[in-house]
Amino acid sequence: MSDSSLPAVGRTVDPRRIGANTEPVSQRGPNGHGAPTVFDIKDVNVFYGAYNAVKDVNFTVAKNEITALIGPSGCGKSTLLRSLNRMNDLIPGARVEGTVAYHGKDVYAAGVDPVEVRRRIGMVFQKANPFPKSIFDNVAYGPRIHGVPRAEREAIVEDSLKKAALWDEVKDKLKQSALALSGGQQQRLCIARTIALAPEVVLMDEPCSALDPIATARIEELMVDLARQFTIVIVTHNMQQAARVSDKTAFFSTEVNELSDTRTGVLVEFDDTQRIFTTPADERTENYVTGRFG
Ligand SMILES: Nc1ncnc2c1ncn2[C@@H]1O[C@H](COP(=O)(O)OP(=O)(O)OP(=O)(O)O)[C@@H](O)[C@H]1O
Repeated sequence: MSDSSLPAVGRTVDPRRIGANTEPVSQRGPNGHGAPTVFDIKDVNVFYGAYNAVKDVNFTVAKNEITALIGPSGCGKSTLLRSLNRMNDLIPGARVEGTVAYHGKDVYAAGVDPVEVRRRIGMVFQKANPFPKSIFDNVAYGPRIHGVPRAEREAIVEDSLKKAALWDEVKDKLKQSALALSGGQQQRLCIARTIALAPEVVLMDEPCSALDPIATARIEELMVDLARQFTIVIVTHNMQQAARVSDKTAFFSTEVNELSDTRTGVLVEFDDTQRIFTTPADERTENYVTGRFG
């Protein structure tokens, strides 16, 4: 997208500046109340061909908060997450209706460049997917293809690895293959690779589901730390994880269409995480979070 097509906000700076970015992190108030809105998701429907996978979703994502998307398998959490940075564009037949407003501008509007959307709104996947390259080259990859000179890339790599809490473990072996790292280290490397592009938002699709409890705890700590600087939306199967790390929770479920015998994901309830897990408004949420369903 051209610079004029999305509003300039937060750290939407040239990625080469990230290495020099030592500005203090944003204020993260108690549960982030009063934080500016980053996403305003209005009446969003996502289709795969004729199949309506997620229906009529409305919620907002506030800056420097962690928003968790939870719900039973197949309720469309990943589908909805991918709609926030146009990753669904890469799936043949996928289509989004409604509005995904990012700082007031629809990411699906004509003239918006999906590559720039994905730079500002980065994504970390369920399974760590480092490139078969060195640790350094994994993190430097994005800045390099965006034309950042090598000298500046070094500062970006160091800064990103520090922010991803991996620097101390890898600083003496940056030229070694990323594939030799443990699963948890590889996932932190993928987080470093994402933040090397200076996004404002980091989307995480079950980032701990392939990790052991110790590596999971490490990533959870990292998420809370990163939320001081980035806005995070996470899909998780792990309700305890949502309760531990997130400020807001969106609970999704499915509705059965008896005519077509298909299931469509719906957003049942969106609220402060504490409320979702203690005094939810909807019985379906209560049944899910208390383990009576799902
Ligand atoms: N590429 C695709 N093509 C067609 N249907 C898809 C595609 N991806 C997902 N779906 C369908 O869309 C629905 C929602 O899937 P999605 O993966 O978003 O759910 P989810 O809540 O993230 O599930 P899980 O927790 O199991 O990962 C499911 O019925 C799924 O089969």
